[in-house]
Amino acid sequence: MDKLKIQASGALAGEVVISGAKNAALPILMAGVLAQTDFVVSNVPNLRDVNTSCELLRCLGADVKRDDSGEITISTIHLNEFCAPYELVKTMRASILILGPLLARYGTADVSLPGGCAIGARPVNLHLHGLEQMGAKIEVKEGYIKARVDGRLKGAHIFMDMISVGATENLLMAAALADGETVIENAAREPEVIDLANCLIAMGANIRGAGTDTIRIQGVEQLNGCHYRVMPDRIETGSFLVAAAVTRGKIRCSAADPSTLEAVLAKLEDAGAHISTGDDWIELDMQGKRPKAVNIKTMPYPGFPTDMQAQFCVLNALADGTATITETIFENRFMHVPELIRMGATMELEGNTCIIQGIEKLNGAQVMATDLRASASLVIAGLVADGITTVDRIYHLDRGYEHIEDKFKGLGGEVVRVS
Ligand SMILES: CC(=O)N[C@H]1[C@@H](OP(=O)(O)OP(=O)(O)OC[C@H]2O[C@@H](n3ccc(=O)[nH]c3=O)[C@H](O)[C@@H]2O)O[C@H](CO)[C@@H](O)[C@@H]1O
Ligand SMILES: C=C(OP(=O)(O)O)C(=O)O
Repeated sequence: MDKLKIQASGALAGEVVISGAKNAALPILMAGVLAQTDFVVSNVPNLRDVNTSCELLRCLGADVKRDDSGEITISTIHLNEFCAPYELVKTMRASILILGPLLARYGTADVSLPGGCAIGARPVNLHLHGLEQMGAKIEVKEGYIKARVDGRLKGAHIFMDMISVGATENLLMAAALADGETVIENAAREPEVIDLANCLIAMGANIRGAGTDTIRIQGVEQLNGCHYRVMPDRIETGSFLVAAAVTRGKIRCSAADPSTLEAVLAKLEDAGAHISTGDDWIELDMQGKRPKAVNIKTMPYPGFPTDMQAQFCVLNALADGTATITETIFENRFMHVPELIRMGATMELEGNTCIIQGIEKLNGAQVMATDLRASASLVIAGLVADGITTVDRIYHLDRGYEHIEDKFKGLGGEVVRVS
């Protein structure tokens, strides 16, 4: 099993090109099921989750072609299977996003129930309830969600009990082909929801309000393929910016979108970083200084993203001062904390809050990646730890970071993959 070996690397410097967003690419690939003609998606990152999505589409009978430039072409002409099997769903929870598109276009979908995962139970009740409101008959049997509808789904007025990115996306895709108007209230406002909506609009959907908490979808009878470019990955961007901040460096993230990172950039500025931005780039300069501690509370967008929480734990572990980090989205998203403590960090958990007393240096250690962003935080910690840090189980990282070791190397980070 591959591992990453990381050595203290000094201040990161240089430019890193940001990849397309995993969390936008996955729903957009699933939306391919809705298109009657060829659908071309570009700026798709080369990630394990993208491979899994392509495999899932192929196992439904879709033709999926992928080239080296990050372009994927999907044709549904031969799509004739409607089951997302456990073997694929268990490796990628986002597989649940095939449910809405399959049901809306073909009236039938069997999708393995995703299990809980390391960061929380992550139920899918909101996805199912919304589809039922649109007329679907759903039963959960033998570990599978079996959803059926006679004819088209019907537009519905859906109020979401909780803000859910995935449920908003699933319902948005289903509603795009439904009969009549669907209103999704208390919808997620994440940039990835907007990217999916823009893609659906380019396919011929009639959607208003994406990016606000009320989305209105007037269903259409048919959607066609289009050429769509996936937005930049805001979490990858944020992860490199934090790495630069803790190493007291200066980097530029290009092919990025600063407008999607306001909460993160504000916290980095509070930590003492000088930030400058252009349309598609962000520069961070610590001017050689140690970051200052910053308090964080994770919230749905436009609040501070849970997917950046682990990275800010490392920033605070090395900062001047004491900070608290409160996680409000997932009930078990602090598994990096015991690993960081093994590297010498002074941090303590009280319920959903982590209290962190910053110190000057961490010590390299053998640590274990437990989930995607926890893994990223351990790599960042390794860059400022004395000695060697070995991060095990990096298949988590490969789910969400493209060529991570090469990108760090390009910034002067000593990160090496060993088999
Ligand atoms: C592929 C993808 O885009 N993943 C992102 C997506 O995950 P995902 O879409 O799974 O996250 P949700 O926004 O749905 O989850 C938010 C909260 O709602 C709960 N919930 C969700 C659905 C449901 O039916 N019932 C329910 O109770 C979840 O357990 C969680 O506590 O948004 C999360 C929150 O920003 C991010 O951390 C993930 O990186
Ligand atoms: C939690 C994440 O992803 P997923 O929803 O795919 O598990 C993430 O991207 O940090």
